[in-house]
Amino acid sequence: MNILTFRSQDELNKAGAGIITGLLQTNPKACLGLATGGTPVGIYRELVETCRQGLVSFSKASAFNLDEYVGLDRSHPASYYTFMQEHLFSHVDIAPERCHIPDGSAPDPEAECVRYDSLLEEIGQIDLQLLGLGHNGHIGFNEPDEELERGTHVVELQEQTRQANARFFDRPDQVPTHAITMGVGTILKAKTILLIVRGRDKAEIVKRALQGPITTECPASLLQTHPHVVVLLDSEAGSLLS
Ligand SMILES: O=P(O)(O)OC[C@H]1O[C@](O)(CO)[C@@H](O)[C@@H]1O
Repeated sequence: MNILTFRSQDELNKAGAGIITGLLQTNPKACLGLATGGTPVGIYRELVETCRQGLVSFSKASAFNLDEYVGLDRSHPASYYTFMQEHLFSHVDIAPERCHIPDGSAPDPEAECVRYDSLLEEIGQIDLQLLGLGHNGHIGFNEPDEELERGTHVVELQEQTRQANARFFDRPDQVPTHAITMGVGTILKAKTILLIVRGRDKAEIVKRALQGPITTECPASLLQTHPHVVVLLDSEAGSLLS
């Protein structure tokens, strides 16, 4: 595990975007696993700028997002579909038909999970999986549990997760109770994993995830078993690491 700590958000964003840009320059057809939430926004901003300058192209790349809320239509302002359009997809030259996000409004969410997994199976392996970290150690929306699922599945969100994400909704009770998420098996199958964490409020969980016991009660701790993980932290998120 390669852990890098940055003093400024700007340096962290440039480093994260640089890793993704470097991959696309050597492998223009790369399959990117993408994340939402507050954490990757600055990295997407850098990528949009790099693409605008003509220094990178997404035209041959494909993308698979980690997760989506169950019950939200794509057009909902807090859907992860909308998030990705606003922060990345509509600003770069990626082909819309190669941008994949679970459909949270599918009438049968379980069938949607099967559909998403079959798409993932077709591509075989994600080249680079971008991840944020939940306060409870979740990656994607894989919440702590006695057992974790390998493939895409419907998950009930923990109260802590719903509260943390309430900032993206008008009212806390509007945060959906369930989500569709890629499973940890798919995440861990990625060639390279790029974990980004910011802020003092994540310092304890960063310590548990990166230096604590490997346990399904902290899903991110499973990343310790992966051979190619790069972790980019701001100094506050990394403040408790030994
Ligand atoms: O970046 P945030 O908003 O702190 O969220 C942490 C992680 O949890 C999620 O909300 C769930 O996937 C991700 O979008 C994010 O990477």
